[in-house]
Amino acid sequence: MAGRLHDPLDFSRRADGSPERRATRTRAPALRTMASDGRKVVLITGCSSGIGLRIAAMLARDEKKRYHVVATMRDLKRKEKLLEAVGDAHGDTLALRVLDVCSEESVRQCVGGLEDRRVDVLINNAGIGLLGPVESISIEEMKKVFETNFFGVVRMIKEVMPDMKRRRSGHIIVMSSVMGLQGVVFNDVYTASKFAMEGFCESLAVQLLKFNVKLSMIEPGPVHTEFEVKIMQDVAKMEFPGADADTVRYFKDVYLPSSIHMFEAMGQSADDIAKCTKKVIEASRPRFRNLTNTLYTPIVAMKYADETGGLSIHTFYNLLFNFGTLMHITVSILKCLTCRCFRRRNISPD
Ligand SMILES: NC(=O)C1=CN([C@@H]2O[C@H](COP(=O)(O)OP(=O)(O)OC[C@H]3O[C@@H](n4cnc5c(N)ncnc54)[C@H](OP(=O)(O)O)[C@@H]3O)[C@@H](O)[C@H]2O)C=CC1
Ligand SMILES: CC1=C(/C=C/C(C)=C/C=C/C(C)=C/C=O)C(C)(C)CCC1
Repeated sequence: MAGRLHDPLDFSRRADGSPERRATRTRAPALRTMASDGRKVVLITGCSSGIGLRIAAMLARDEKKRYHVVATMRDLKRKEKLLEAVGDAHGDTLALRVLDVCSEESVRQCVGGLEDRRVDVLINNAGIGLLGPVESISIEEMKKVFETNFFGVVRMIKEVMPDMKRRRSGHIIVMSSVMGLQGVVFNDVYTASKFAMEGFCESLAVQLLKFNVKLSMIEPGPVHTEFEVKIMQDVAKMEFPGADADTVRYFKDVYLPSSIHMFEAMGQSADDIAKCTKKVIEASRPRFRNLTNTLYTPIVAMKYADETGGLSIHTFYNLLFNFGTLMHITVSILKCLTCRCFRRRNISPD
């Protein structure tokens, strides 16, 4: 399969900044930028799996060939799934680059290696999860989540934004989460990292408007990707040091089954999120906030309906601890309340 695909090292320059590699077999044209051929350069972080992979594949396969996708990942050995998803139909629309959002050097080298450093659309997708009682999680583990989900995005924005401001054009997209808007029990640290991102971007968006640079948040609920698998693998290994027996019981016997149910009942596919993201990129006036799952609209709305915060906290408490068995009914009610026959304004995938 891989033999039929275009050469993933076939860029105008390599990730380490050295001149492009000359291959003897048929090659796709070198990556050009919007300046030379009118296509938008879209740089995406975290393309080895999940949402980033699906966005990269969808944009690279755009029928009108409107994008040059710079799909980045921290380990290029993980490129095969992406190359398979793209196929060989659009060999000149995809380039692969190494990029670790936790390394300033890696970010600098990747962006510095692009023609004119040009990025028209930056999609900050790379992220990691963390689940469990706070007592059991070390400060080091928490810092790693912030290093990736918050500082990783800040690093990317700091590298790309000055050029966008100078050009008076560009679009920055951040893969946030419903957990960037509403806290979810036992997701304290992950939620905090996404809230931090929402606050950062909400502030920055105002300044960027002055420079004609757009900023949009995508806020998915549960999505079936490796994220879910990795989190469950981490949980299986957890020994819960420092947490009391009641807390561990609430986590394992109450939260986890409810959360699994939520994933089953409300989960979207990575392709759904890619479609929503493409819509946001292509909108003439893109929205700042974009919930991808209308089932979450009432959950987020509760927060704004009661400024004391009590409504959200008590509703979540009741759903989890008092009406656990009614969770199925609750999801059905949410599905009914947010069904398309009542609601039309959303960015659902189709
Ligand atoms: N799945 C879900 O339910 C939801 C996910 N999100 C968000 O969507 C985004 C994508 O997650 P999803 O596709 O689901 O999860 P995946 O685990 O499938 O993908 C995450 C990607 O991020 C990459 N990554 C992690 N750390 C780094 C790093 N330091 N530098 C570069 N890349 C890195 C991973 O690369 P590697 O292969 O090297 O580990 C992987 O490619 C995340 O920001 C997540 O928070 C938001 C809402 C819901
Ligand atoms: C809504 C809700 C729940 C679970 C929500 C979950 C599990 C959301 C997952 C979101 C993800 C994975 C976001 C990633 O960024 C509970 C607490 C079970 C009960 C109360 C209502």
